[in-house]
Amino acid sequence: MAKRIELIDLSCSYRDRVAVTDVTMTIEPKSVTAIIGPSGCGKSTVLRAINRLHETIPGAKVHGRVLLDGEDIYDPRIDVVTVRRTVGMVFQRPNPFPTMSIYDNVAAGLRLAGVRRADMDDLVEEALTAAHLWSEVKDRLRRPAGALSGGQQQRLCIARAIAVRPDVLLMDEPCSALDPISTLAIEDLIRELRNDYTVVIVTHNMQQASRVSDMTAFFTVEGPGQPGRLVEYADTSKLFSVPADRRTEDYITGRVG
Ligand SMILES: Nc1ncnc2c1ncn2[C@@H]1O[C@H](COP(=O)(O)OP(=O)(O)OP(=O)(O)O)[C@@H](O)[C@H]1O
Repeated sequence: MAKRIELIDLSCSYRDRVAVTDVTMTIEPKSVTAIIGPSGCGKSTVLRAINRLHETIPGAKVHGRVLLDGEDIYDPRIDVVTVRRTVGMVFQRPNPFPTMSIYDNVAAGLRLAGVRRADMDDLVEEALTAAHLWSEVKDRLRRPAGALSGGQQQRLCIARAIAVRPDVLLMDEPCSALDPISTLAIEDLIRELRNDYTVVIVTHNMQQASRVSDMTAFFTVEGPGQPGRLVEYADTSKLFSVPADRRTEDYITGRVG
């Protein structure tokens, strides 16, 4: 299930402007990797290059390579729909289909993936259970998803993403719209997801990075118009206690950023 991600000399641009460049890093399967850094350093852009979402923006380009277990997801022979099924994504704002039922939000992706009707109930329950939501919604599966709280909606989005059994789960600031209790619930869940997936999370919250991740990548941007760059990529405990680069230290101690 979980796959190794290799980013090799990755650069991403929007029209004429290079947003982030020279990114080379290997993300091991069954681990959680946090991407941190000041606003505009390219965190979300890098994340969106890992499931080929970046290229959906007109004029946006990717250079370099992104390998999943050695296979280049930008190889012209690769089907982009398969890439996006293999690499699931959870966004900053919970985005369930609000008028669709809780059940159908999870089932929709499974139907597209060709799952048989007879297996559907079990798979929906399995995904909602894995997302720590089943006990709260099992008696109201036919109610609209829009009636759930923000934290529940985000767990529903995680259930929807994992229902189709991706190999990689990308999360772009998944807790930034949530209250502290919902945030802790999602953090617990992220730690558990590492047992089955390769998880990459963008976060502005350094405590969150240190609570949930095994590895942390610190990106920065030198100034306006400059591309973002990867400065340091290390064990989370090491990066936050003995950073190798002065820029990492300045950022994590709050001197800049
Ligand atoms: N759709 C877009 N069109 C043009 N430029 C963009 C677009 N999205 C992002 N950028 C630019 O690319 C650079 C990197 O943006 P990105 O959103 O990846 O940074 P980030 O580190 O995730 O920032 P934040 O922490 O504020 O979300 C920024 O200079 C941003 O202005």
